[in-house]
Amino acid sequence: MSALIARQAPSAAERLADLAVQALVDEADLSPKPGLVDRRGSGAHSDLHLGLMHASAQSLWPAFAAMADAARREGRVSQALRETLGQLGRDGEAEMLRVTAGVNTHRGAIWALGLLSAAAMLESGASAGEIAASAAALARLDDPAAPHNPDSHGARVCRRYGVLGAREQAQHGFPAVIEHGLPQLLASRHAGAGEQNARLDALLAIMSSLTDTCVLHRAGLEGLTRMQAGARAVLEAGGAASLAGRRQLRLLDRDMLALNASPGGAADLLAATLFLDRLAPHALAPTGSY
Ligand SMILES: CC(C)(COP(=O)(O)OP(=O)(O)OC[C@H]1O[C@@H](n2cnc3c(N)ncnc32)[C@H](O[C@H]2O[C@H](COP(=O)(O)OP(=O)(O)OP(=O)(O)O)[C@@H](O)[C@H]2O)[C@@H]1O)[C@@H](O)C(=O)NCCC(=O)NCCS
Ligand SMILES: Nc1ncnc2[nH]cnc12
Repeated sequence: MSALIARQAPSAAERLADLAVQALVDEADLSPKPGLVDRRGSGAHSDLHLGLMHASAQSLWPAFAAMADAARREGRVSQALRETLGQLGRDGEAEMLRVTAGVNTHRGAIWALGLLSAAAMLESGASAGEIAASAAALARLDDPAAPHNPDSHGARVCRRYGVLGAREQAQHGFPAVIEHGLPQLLASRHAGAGEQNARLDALLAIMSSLTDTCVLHRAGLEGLTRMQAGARAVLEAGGAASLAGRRQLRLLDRDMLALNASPGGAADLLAATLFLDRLAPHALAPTGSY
């Protein structure tokens, strides 16, 4: 008799990890993204490619599941949960670096999606804004075990230019996602742009407002200004679904490559947008097919 593998319904934490990884894969695959890795190629990066982004995304499933499960066990925002998430986030980063042989593919995404996965478990069935607010409450708690790295790219450019980076984006409740990415995604879908164009528009809306420390690190204030203005120009021309918008998008892509700039922070926040968008209240039901 052939062995039977028992089929068990995935837990809520496992389903949240599925959604987080899917959001990262969807972000990586979305094309054409200015300066970023996509289906066309490596963008402004010499050490990244699409296969590596996929492998990195898959490697993070256990970390996201563990973060959501820790939230399920704790049941509320607390100092203990913050410290557990910090350790799980660092373990996730170590696994990502092992799989990519030391290349930073998703550091910012682990931070954003880790906090949001935990918050989604705490706030099951809540709105995107409520989940982001709960993630912000977690991000505002100090993690005494976190190694202070004043030399991270983000820390360096935040000091140099006096801007706010990934930490503050989370602590303020992900305004780039809640006020820009999600509303644009819904508006472009509603206008009939088609799913891929709506996602590109959401990315552009995030880019038009974000102080992306990846762009600042590689291309300074001029690069950041050109990224924001170029993204706004695409949307003002009619977005990715329009011919005029596509022309502007090609110019922006060319500009980002000429500046060696890549909006990695905006890409992470697009993944956070897609995660929250997919998180319909029924997604956590035991038999849920999102
Ligand atoms: C709080 C942390 C996020 C650490 O923050 P910090 O700013 O000190 O560190 P960075 O190493 O710079 O990482 C921040 C990453 O966040 C993304 N990002 C950038 N700007 C923003 C923004 N305004 N809002 C949100 N997110 C933003 C971005 O990630 C993407 O870029 C990565 C590539 O970056 P980099 O290595 O600089 O790459 P290159 O330019 O290619 O390098 P070179 O080739 O030139 O060498 C890529 O990974 C994307 O993901 C920033 O990089 C947080 O990480 C932390 O404290 N973690 C500890 C664990 C923890 O507490 N976890 C809690 C639960 S999850
Ligand atoms: N598609 C992408 N290209 C480059 N860096 C990224 N960080 C997150 N997603 C990325």
